[in-house]
Amino acid sequence: MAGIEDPITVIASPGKVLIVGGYLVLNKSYSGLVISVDARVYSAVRTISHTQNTPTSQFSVKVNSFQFTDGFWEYIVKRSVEADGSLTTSVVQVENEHSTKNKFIHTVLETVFWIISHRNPEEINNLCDKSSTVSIVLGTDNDFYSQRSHFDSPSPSSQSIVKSDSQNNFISIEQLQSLPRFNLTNSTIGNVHKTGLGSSAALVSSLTASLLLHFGIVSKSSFATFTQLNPKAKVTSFEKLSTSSELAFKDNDRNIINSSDWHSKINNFDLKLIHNASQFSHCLAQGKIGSGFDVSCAIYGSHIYNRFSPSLIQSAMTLPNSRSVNFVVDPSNSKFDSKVQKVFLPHGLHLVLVDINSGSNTPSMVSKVLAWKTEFPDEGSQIWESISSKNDKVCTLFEKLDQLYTNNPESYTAALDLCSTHPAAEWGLLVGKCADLISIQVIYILIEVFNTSNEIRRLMKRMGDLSGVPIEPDQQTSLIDKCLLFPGVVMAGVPGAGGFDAIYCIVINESTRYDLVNSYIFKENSELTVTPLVCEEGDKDHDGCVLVDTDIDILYSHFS
Ligand SMILES: Nc1ncnc2c1ncn2[C@@H]1O[C@H](COP(=O)(O)OP(=O)(O)O)[C@@H](O)[C@H]1O
Ligand SMILES: C[C@@](O)(CCOP(=O)(O)OP(=O)(O)O)CC(=O)O
Repeated sequence: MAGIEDPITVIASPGKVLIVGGYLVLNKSYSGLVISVDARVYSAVRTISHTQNTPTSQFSVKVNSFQFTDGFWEYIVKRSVEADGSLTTSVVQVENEHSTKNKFIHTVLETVFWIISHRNPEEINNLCDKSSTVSIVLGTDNDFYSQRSHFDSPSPSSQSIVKSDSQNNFISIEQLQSLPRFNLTNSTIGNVHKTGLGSSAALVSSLTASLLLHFGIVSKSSFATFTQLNPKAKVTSFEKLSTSSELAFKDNDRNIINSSDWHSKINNFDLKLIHNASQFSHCLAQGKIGSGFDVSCAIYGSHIYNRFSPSLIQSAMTLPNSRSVNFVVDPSNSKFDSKVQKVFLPHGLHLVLVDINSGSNTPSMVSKVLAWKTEFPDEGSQIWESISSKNDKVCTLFEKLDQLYTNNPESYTAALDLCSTHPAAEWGLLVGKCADLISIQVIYILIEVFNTSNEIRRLMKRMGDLSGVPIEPDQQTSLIDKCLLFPGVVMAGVPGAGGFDAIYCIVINESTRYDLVNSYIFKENSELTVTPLVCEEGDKDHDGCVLVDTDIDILYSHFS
């Protein structure tokens, strides 16, 4: 009989956009600059205990990702005792004729219950004794998936009756915003059209975090708290981390945003445990070791990232068990050596994302680029070194902009306002209109960002041509070039691995964002089907994984 209900725990993790560092970030010596967005995957967990049942040595887990037609999975977690007397678990899917596999969810459950059996075995005993059911509901923000089908041909079961502009098939931000939150996809997970925000990394990270928090392995105070579900929700508290859960700060060679909260957060043991466990589960589930920038972003938000040494995870992936996994994910394991240097988009700059309704196969692009680099090591290294120095320059220029804003917000804002109404090619002429040195410096730095990012694009496209990979396909090039002529656009390019997934723009002021997405560039594009995404860069105070401290009826209504 169902009885005592535990409180519900909800953690949300953001999607990502790698604006600088595609391919290079696979190598530990090169950095990537990843920006998190305010579109998130939410994992809600609650435990239902069956107090009158006879104690058993297992409990069940039910996962409902209700936006998909095949989004339901059930597992049994079995408890056993190792030869050394320690407790361990195994997770077995309960299969029926309709069930599908979800490697990411299954792997997270295995990893997390190994961590719980190691760190708090009593919790596992408790779940078994009460024959508990751990019920999980997943909610994914609409931007992770193309919403075109809801406009093009609304089916009777579709939740939307809004039509796209019949003349050009353009869908506006306002139309997208009119869709219900956590819109049903009317699709299986396998067939859904992804927009490239990194759904699996956000899922793995939020699920790992919510389970570890729900079962008391990590503490609430390690998270920023999100008190409203609606877009533009504001954080009201970021509790200071307890000294016991902090590591000594490491020296970093770059100037990081100087917030002691952020230092604490990056070095916080709880978040490190969540990070390491999520990276491990993500690699194991996808059967390969990527750079991990997406998982890192899903936890820490926007930052400059250097990857961890893959050998550590590689060895534990061969025969994962409680012992090997707990060793790998331990926050004090110095071999888990990825680096996170917190940065944000400079003040007044905003992210615009546009989905290209096509999609690319990242793993095959990666293997071709790496094969080319192995075959032509001299030319490959030369191009990578060149790209890397320009990537680093963009990071440094961002930091300089933020410094100038801190020094003199008025002059900084005046310069941005001036540039926002002119295309970058005219910014040099605006210097004469500046009232002070700070404004002039800001304009020169914006010009440098614009030029440097274009040089990166040129080199990335060349690398694509040399390796036979469409890193920046010609159709994207013409779209990006048009964006770069638009007033107030500072950067534009293909994020991550490139290809036909999406383009990003960094623009000055919210008004440019609005004007650009509603401009002729996207409305009258005949070569590609382009759709803007609603999401923006994550808010500074809560751009990583967040504890959602409010009731979310849409999610709660899907608990079994
Ligand atoms: N909301 C979700 N609910 C359930 N599973 C999900 C969800 N989002 C992602 N996944 C899992 O992640 C897989 C997609 O991973 P992948 O193809 O690597 O895409 P991405 O690049 O978006 O991470 C899905 O097949 C599914 O197993
Ligand atoms: C090539 C890469 O450096 C970046 C790929 O970035 P994307 O953002 O394109 O990733 P997907 O979500 O897998 O499509 C590979 C890596 O870093 O793992």
